[in-house]
Amino acid sequence: MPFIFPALDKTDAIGASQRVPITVLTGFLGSGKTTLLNRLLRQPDMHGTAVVINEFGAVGLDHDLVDHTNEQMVLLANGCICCTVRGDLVEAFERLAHSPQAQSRELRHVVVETTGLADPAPILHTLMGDPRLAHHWRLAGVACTIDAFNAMATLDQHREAVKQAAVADRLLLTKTDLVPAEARAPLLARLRAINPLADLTEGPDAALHSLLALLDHTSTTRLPATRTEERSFFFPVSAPASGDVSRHDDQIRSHVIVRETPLSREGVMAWLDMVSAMRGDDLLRVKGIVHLADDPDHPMVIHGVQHLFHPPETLARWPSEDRRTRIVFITRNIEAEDIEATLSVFERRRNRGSRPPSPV
Ligand SMILES: Nc1nc2c(ncn2[C@@H]2O[C@H](COP(=O)(O)OP(=O)(O)OP(=O)(O)O)[C@@H](O)[C@H]2O)c(=O)[nH]1
Repeated sequence: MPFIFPALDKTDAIGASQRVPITVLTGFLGSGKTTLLNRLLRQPDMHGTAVVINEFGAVGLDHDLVDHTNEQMVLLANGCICCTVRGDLVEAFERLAHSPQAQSRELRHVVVETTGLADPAPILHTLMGDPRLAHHWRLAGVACTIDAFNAMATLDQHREAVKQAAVADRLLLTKTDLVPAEARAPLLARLRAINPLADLTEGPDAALHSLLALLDHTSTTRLPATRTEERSFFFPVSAPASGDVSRHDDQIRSHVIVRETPLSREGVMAWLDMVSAMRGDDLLRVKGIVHLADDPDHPMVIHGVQHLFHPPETLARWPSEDRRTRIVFITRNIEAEDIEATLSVFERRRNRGSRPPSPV
């Protein structure tokens, strides 16, 4: 059942219009939240928008804006604020309320990006119900990205993914370029069954329009022609240390592989091919920035979601001083250390020109 949000903006007598609206962007691991947010922030007239990246847990996936502290607030060039939260959401909003942008009423909207594994209900309860937030903030709506390629399997296997779709006001189907329209019909029917009331859009442009509508920016913003995505902002990876492991539940783990020395492009690609072919079902998410021996100034960005590995991207420059290879894995039923060991063995064997190791 979808949540029915109280119509705070219309009926609340105590100055609801002065409270800053919050839009929650949820969606399973790798479903395209960050891609959409990057695009959103490149739209004209986005000044006064704050993005709060909600990163509970030890492994940060989505911020390489500046050096990493536990909580940070960064003013972007276009006037947007970006804030990473790893602890108390209420505290983060209290801090945001005291920012110069909020104090001067320049802050017009906040978008909260949840972690892909998060059950959104506790976050929504906090945003809707915590008395410490009621004075400054109001929940405007929830958007959920759905990966057209992976969603059927994800919905089968992850309660959180079903909950994310169920609570959304807007379901944003992404990666429609990878799945022909007729093949999407079963997924659409399933989403309709989970959440019959949500507004459902297909494709990245429609998703952007839909998100803009939630932000009330539709009247002032026109979409530019489609262009190559620049992954400049929320970017992997804050890596506490190689071997850092955090458990979301009994089966799901996150792990960061860190390498100080540059890696061979062929070696990394072959290793990823092997791991995804053998263990793709249990490889919920892979996200990384790789220092390549053959192109040390241009890091390679890798994104994998279950069996699907997106074509690697090459960045024009390193996003920070940290030039180590950092790869985040979120896995189910795989000992994270085994993946790391496989890379090591794979590297060694490739260096010796022998066959790759057997799968993890
Ligand atoms: N082909 C295609 N790829 C997409 C689309 N949207 C996102 N991607 C790719 O999917 C991968 C994951 O996208 P992200 O935006 O990082 O996904 P996310 O939901 O933020 O991921 P988490 O932070 O791990 O939850 C990246 O390689 C994106 O380029 C799309 O519409 N089509």
